[in-house]
This record gives sequence, C-alpha cells and structure tokens, in this order.
Amino acid sequence: MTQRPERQRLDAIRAGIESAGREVLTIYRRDFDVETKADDSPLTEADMASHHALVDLLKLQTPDIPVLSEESGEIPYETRSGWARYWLIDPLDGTKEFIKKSDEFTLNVALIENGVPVIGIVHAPALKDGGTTWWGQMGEGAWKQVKGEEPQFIRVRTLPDPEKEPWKVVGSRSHGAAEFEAFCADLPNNERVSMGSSLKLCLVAEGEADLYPRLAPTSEWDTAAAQAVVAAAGGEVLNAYTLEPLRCNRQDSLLNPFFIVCGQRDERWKQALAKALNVSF
Ligand SMILES: Nc1ncnc2c1ncn2[C@@H]1O[C@H](COP(=O)(O)O)[C@@H](OP(=O)(O)O)[C@H]1O
Ligand SMILES: [Mg+2]
Repeated sequence: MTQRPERQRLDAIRAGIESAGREVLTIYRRDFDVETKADDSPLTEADMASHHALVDLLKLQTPDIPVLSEESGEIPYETRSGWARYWLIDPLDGTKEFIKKSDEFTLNVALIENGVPVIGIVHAPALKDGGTTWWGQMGEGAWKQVKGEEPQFIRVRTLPDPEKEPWKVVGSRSHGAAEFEAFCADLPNNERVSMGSSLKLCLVAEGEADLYPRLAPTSEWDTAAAQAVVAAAGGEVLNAYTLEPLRCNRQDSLLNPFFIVCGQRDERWKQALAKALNVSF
C-alpha cells in the first residue's frame, strides 16, 4: 500500500492549493461564464481551473495515490472500492456563493484512508485579503492560517450553558433553510449564522460555532476535507440518523446522508434532531 504523504510533502500540497486559490481569485475578480451541469448545479471556469490545478498538483506530489474530484466524471464503485487510500477534492465548494460574490467559497482536498478522512485542507482564497486556510490531520491536530499571519492551533469549544450564552448554530445560505429553522426552534437559547460552503464546518472546528445541522443533500467531496479538520480539532461529523461518523466510498452513490457537525454530543440537540427527522436514538 502507498505511504501517507509526509510533513514536507503536505506543506508543498498546501502551498499548491493556495496557488490554485490565486488562479480562482483572478477569475472571481473579472467576468466569467456560468454553465449549468446535468444535475442543474452551476459550473464556472474557476471550478475547472481549480480542478486541473489540484489534480496536476496531487499527481505530481503523490503519483501513486488516486484522485477523485467532483469534476473528474464518474469513477465506478468497482474501481474505487479497491482504493485503500485516495485524494478526494472539491475544487470549488460554494459555486453559488462564488457567482453571488459573497467570498464564501473554498478549495477542498482530503486524504481518505479506508473510508475515513484523515487529512483535510480547506482554503478560502477570498477571505481576509489573501485568503485563509484550515488544515487538520488525525492524531496531530488542526490549524488555521490567515495569509501573512502565523498558523493558529484550533479546537472545538465546549457547549456553553444556554442560560448564560446562546449556542451558535450555523446553516447554509442557499440550501435547506426550512429544515434548519425547524431544528433550531427546538433547541435551547441559540443564535443562527448563515455561511456558504465547507466554511460552516471550519467554524465548528475553530470553536466559532457549536453546531452545523445539514438536513439537505451534499456529496462526499463537499464535506471530507473539512470533516478531517473538525475531527482533528476534537469534533465530530455524524450521520444525523445513526450518529455514526460519516464515511466515504462505501457505495455506488457519493451522496452523504443528512448529518450534524458538533464539538460534542449532547442530549438536548439530539432531541431536536430526533424530532426534526422523526427518528429515535
Ligand atoms: N441536491 C443536491 N444534491 C447534492 N449536493 C447538493 C445538492 N444541493 C446542494 N448540494 C451541495 O451543496 C453544496 C453547497 O452547500 P452550501 O449551500 O452549504 O454552500 C454544493 O457544493 P458546490 O458548490 O461544490 O456544488 C453541492 O455540492
Ligand atoms: Mg461542493
């Protein structure tokens, strides 16, 4: 089996992702065409530029590790199921935010081992003049770096006493709003924040949010990189029906189940989730 890439190589991969982010930003700051994909979702030239840059980067740095990208076209489960280790990428997550120019879009690269995201890098090129990057590795920890500053070690926060401080719950700007509101209505005192893309998971990883319930569809590439960051920061990304951690590459479909991202499990949000989904734990 191939080796997990070492520290220096991971640093080079992170630098390469940030360089792909600069390409994306150049397109973001000028006019670009928007196409509609077969599944009705938008596609811009930035999605494809990032896809090519990231695939070339990973092929160069780790030629033996296969790469699966949102934009690479289907790779049959028959082939994928033989991969003990592979890169999973979403070249541009939050394409709708990119088109709306909200700055809340990300480049996402995850290393998956036997279905588990063990390394994740999430780069948001338009945030904070020059971009922000989050990364994490299982057993090592998680970091956030604003361009030009030192990396900061990040951890999830402990759920506060809602009598004293509201829970912070983060939701999508573009998907699943009604389900999100219904879930929040059943929680104790809480404050809601909207955010595009995988940045929602990064907010939980750095302790800026307590929960991210995703009661709407996503695919494995949308979540894998940020799931590795959340896990390395001490949190969890759980199947909303079973409370098992999300896993990748287990079947033909690459759709995720509905999920919840949390710093820690708590009976109070479990009750709200059970009611929202009409399940029992
Ligand atoms: N019906 C659907 N099926 C699968 N994924 C969906 C979907 N609707 C939205 N998504 C996913 O949700 C992501 C955006 O989430 P959010 O609204 O939280 O920013 C999209 O990422 P892309 O922008 O990479 O296409 C897309 O993959
Ligand atoms: Mg996506």
